[in-house]
Amino acid sequence: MHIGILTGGGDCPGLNAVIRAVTLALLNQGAARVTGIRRGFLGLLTRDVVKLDEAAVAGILAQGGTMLGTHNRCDPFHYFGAGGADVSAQAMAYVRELGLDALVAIGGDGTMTIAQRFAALGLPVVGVPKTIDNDICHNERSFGFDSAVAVVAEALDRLDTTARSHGRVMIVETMGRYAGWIALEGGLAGGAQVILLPELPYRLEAVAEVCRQREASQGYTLICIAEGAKAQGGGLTVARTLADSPDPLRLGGVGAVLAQQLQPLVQSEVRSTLLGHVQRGGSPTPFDRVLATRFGYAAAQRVLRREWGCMVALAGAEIVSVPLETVAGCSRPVPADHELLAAARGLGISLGV
Ligand SMILES: Nc1ncnc2c1ncn2[C@@H]1O[C@H](COP(=O)(O)OP(=O)(O)OP(=O)(O)O)[C@@H](O)[C@H]1O
Ligand SMILES: O=P(O)(O)OC[C@H]1O[C@](O)(CO)[C@@H](O)[C@@H]1O
Ligand SMILES: [Mg+2]
Repeated sequence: MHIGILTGGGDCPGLNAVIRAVTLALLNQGAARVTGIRRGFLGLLTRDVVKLDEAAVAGILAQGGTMLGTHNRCDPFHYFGAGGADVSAQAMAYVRELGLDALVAIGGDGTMTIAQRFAALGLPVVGVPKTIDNDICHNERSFGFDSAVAVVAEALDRLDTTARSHGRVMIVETMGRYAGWIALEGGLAGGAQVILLPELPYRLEAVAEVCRQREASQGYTLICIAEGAKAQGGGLTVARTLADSPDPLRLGGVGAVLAQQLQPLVQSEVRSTLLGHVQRGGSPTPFDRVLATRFGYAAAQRVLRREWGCMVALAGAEIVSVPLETVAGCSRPVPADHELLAAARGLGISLGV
């Protein structure tokens, strides 16, 4: 067989570990050729591919990002480079020219949606879930998430020093557009006293009250807020809108907004730090390297068994397959009854409500 691999959507730590695992497992177990498609689906239109073999994937396990590059706007069924026209036939012609028998698509729900449409055109597909936000349906944990949580925890550890020394309220803003997993786990790991999530619109006065109480007791407060968090009755804090994207909103700045709103309500100084893409960069943690390797190996097994139209996923301790069509257009927010929320409340951590 001749198998294509691509990465789509935002980069995150562990993508290279998946590319390596898929390539090595396929080549060791008998697939004839593996080809990397550069910059997501764009490579099928720009005819930009690279041969993947043992030498090509050597040394990439611990590297962040994706050696294949990625793209967050290229949908061949609605191509930005052709005024939104459907150029999928052009991509399929190149697939046939390359002689690809199947595609391993590593990406989020947008990538899975496009992959499924190519599957409908006759290109067999196996998906591997990718999202730093940890919010792909039917998948308990995404690679990259553990690495991001480690960055947030370290940031909180470091900001704790200034918070204590100056008696300040220090706010850390994390990624997490519509799901608060990074803020929740990062906030717990970094010992934040207030954790604010997109799923639980916060009451400003509740947050201010925690800070005032702590001014009288510990003298400082650490707040961890997801970029997608919003005040009750308020809206998202949008940093920019990407034209031509089906997923156009880019959030950012809610931490600074909260700082401004809180300042008149408390005595101590309030400062905000936005972590941004720092959370998505750098080397994957060992956990993420192992999870990415398991996903890559599992995807290769599906290819070798010709089990098409599925995405590998983590369910409990097991790697399973779920139908691709159940992933597209679906997301996985933190459920209101999640054990970590109960644990946070039980420890006296405020969720702002
Ligand atoms: N709902 C959607 N339907 C169809 N295509 C989409 C959708 N959302 C995104 N896409 C397309 O999918 C590709 C990847 O999208 P996006 O950047 O959202 O990445 P993703 O795979 O969803 O991962 P992530 O959002 O976690 O970065 C882009 O080309 C985008 O145009
Ligand atoms: O890299 P971009 O396009 O700015 O996207 C950033 C967004 O992507 C994510 O990293 C994943 O959806 C979000 O957490 C973040 O808001
Ligand atoms: Mg997306």
